[in-house]
Amino acid sequence: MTTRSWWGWGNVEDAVTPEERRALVERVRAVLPDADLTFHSPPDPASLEVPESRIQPPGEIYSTDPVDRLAHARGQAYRDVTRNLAGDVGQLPDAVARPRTEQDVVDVLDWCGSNGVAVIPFGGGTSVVGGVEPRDLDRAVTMDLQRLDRVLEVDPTSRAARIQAGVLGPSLEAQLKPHDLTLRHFPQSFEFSTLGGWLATRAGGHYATLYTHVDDLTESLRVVTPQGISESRRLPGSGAGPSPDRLFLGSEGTLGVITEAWMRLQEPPAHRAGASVRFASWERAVEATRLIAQSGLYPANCRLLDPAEAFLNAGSAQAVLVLAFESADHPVDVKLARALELCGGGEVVEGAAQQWRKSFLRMPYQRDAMAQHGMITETFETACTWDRFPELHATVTEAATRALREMCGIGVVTCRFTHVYPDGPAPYYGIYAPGRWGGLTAQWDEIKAAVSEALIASGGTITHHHAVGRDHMPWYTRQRPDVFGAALSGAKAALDPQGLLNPGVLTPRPT
Ligand SMILES: Cc1cc2nc3c(=O)[nH]c(=O)nc-3n(C[C@H](O)[C@H](O)[C@H](O)COP(=O)(O)OP(=O)(O)OC[C@H]3O[C@@H](n4cnc5c(N)ncnc54)[C@H](O)[C@@H]3O)c2cc1C
Repeated sequence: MTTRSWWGWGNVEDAVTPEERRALVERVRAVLPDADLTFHSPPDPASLEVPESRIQPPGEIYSTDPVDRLAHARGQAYRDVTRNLAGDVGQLPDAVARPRTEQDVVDVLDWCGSNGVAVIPFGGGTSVVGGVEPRDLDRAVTMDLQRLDRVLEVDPTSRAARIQAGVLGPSLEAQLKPHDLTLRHFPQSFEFSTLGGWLATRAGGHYATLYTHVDDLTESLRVVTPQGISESRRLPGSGAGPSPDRLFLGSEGTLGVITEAWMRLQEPPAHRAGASVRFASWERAVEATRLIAQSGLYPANCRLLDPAEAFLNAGSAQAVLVLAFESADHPVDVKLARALELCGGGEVVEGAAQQWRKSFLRMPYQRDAMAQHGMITETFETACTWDRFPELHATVTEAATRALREMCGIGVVTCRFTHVYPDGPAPYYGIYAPGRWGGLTAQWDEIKAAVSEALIASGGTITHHHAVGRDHMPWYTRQRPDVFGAALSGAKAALDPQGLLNPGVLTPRPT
């Protein structure tokens, strides 16, 4: 039996151990000897002043319990954690609804529509962009979908399954295992996020190439909207006009509640091969990664770590490329050998991949532990074409370094590629800086605004796989074409004429 942390990532039982914490603090002290690393405990949630619920919804699927509402008030970004640590309660949903059936979902939308109450669909609540926060809402119900958690049907011939949207990653995979099939979608937040959340945010899985975005694994969707149910046909492909699924994928709870999806499955991999390659120069490492991305080899892992990221998380002072291939059908050693040829000049190193994997799984817990010591440790991510990458990287690194100097005096910026495409990488940046206890959220917000400006100015996207939410809205509205924005508002008006669903996300709220 495990207990979810109310203020930070994951399970209380899996939080950093005292030894792990000591080692982290020592490592930071070695680099930042002047940082104030005083430890701060999270407040007792029972001691926090929680505003009264303003609504009285009907039936046993609703809860107005203060701790329940607190646990559904925000996501899992660094700024969510720092606000929780500071005891800053902010705005809470007035109730949490936990539908057991699709009819319950319809009933919640009906009741909220009749009473003018906003509805925020909630999967695992791992949003890092303010996607589940009832910010600036008069009254709101958060609809927690985790009771809709079954694999309902498996079609082994087409290798697909009909799955309820509220299922968490581990339960989904456990239900597919007896069929010897897997969705093979593993975002870093896999353990605590849901199928519906992945679909609504167009999540990116762990794999670097090919079928890693949940979009490509989706065969059809069933969505409850305030205007009725939309269910698309199960088809392997279709040229019949714009795709209904593409309208709802990435709609972030603003157009309807995804209740079920038919998802494309795969057999678990049986053949694997991997290696890590160290490069003396970052530019050479980027070039080798581009060649592999364009080679048609499609590695499962192709994670390039810059020297700072490699130093912190893979035990190397030089850039490291972690490569892996896998297949359910055929050996992959030949592919790995060809990829290594494309790394000409790089040196194969032992142990980096294992160390990277270990660090990767602990990162969210360590981020929160360091926040307790007043450190700013957060990430942001983007994607751009290869021709633009050198300039984007220089501009973003410069903007981040300047913002860190101004806000914290000092700090470190790291970069890795999470995904690579034939036409460009998805760079993922890490920020490590000593913050000021009491001002961590405001400091991070300034840094985030500076790097977001740099991303948009350099032709990148405001997000590659973290979604838009409320936090990215100022930059998203500049990134998407204006006429597309108008079309999206039109779709919103047609499906959700009262503007009940997740107001303030993706389309501006009517003034
Ligand atoms: C430590 C950490 C690591 C992460 N790693 C990754 C990663 O590797 N890849 C990645 O893509 N993201 C990652 N994320 C971000 C986050 O996990 C994803 O956005 C994820 O898809 C959210 O799923 P969720 O079930 O938690 O959804 P929530 O956070 O509950 O909701 C996210 C959005 O989807 C909407 N929504 C949720 N369920 C439904 C539904 N059934 N119908 C309609 N709308 C719905 C919500 O209203 C909200 O707008 C990470 C986050 C953290 C904190």
